[in-house]
Amino acid sequence: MSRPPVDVLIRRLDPEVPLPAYAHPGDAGLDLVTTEAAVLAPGERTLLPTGVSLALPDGYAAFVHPRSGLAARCGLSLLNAPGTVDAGYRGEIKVIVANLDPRETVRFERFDRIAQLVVQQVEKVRFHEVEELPGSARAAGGFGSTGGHGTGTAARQEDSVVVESGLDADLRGQ
Ligand SMILES: O=c1ccn([C@H]2C[C@H](O)[C@@H](COP(=O)(O)OP(=O)(O)OP(=O)(O)O)O2)c(=O)[nH]1
Repeated sequence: MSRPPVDVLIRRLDPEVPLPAYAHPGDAGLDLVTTEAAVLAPGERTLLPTGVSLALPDGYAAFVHPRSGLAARCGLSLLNAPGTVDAGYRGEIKVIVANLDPRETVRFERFDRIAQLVVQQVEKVRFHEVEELPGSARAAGGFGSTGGHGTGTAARQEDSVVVESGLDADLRGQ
């Protein structure tokens, strides 16, 4: 059973801007548009206004995520992805876009969809300082400790079972 939506106060800073909306019922992100047209040369970045500000309930935050279509088609990235909109922030939501395509210019018209906003509950923590942390299987391993970007078979060889060479290649997608 789905939970009821969270009520959020929103203010239009541009009278014509469409309110952020879910494109489909099951979507996590609400589409954000730019209220300004923009032209981004390869390697260029800029801060685009969305024409809306929010008052999120305490205990929530909104995260400005990239849109995969713009990333795949145009090389568009959000430099600080995901951007964090704090519950107490009452200013205009803005989006830091960057054109990472090495050759093509990216153009936006007013009200083009540039990003998506995901609203989530966030926990507050209370730290308890200790001299030693409890052990774990990963311990301090990180930053590639399980191998490169392959399946990790080389790093975990001692754990693996012997398979026929053809099957092994299949498992590796070769
Ligand atoms: O993509 C983003 C990221 C942030 N913000 C707004 C909402 C957020 O609450 C505020 C501050 O963001 P953040 O904490 O990331 O910025 P900062 O560089 O740490 O600045 P500050 O010192 O104001 O916290 O800016 C946006 O509109 N878009």
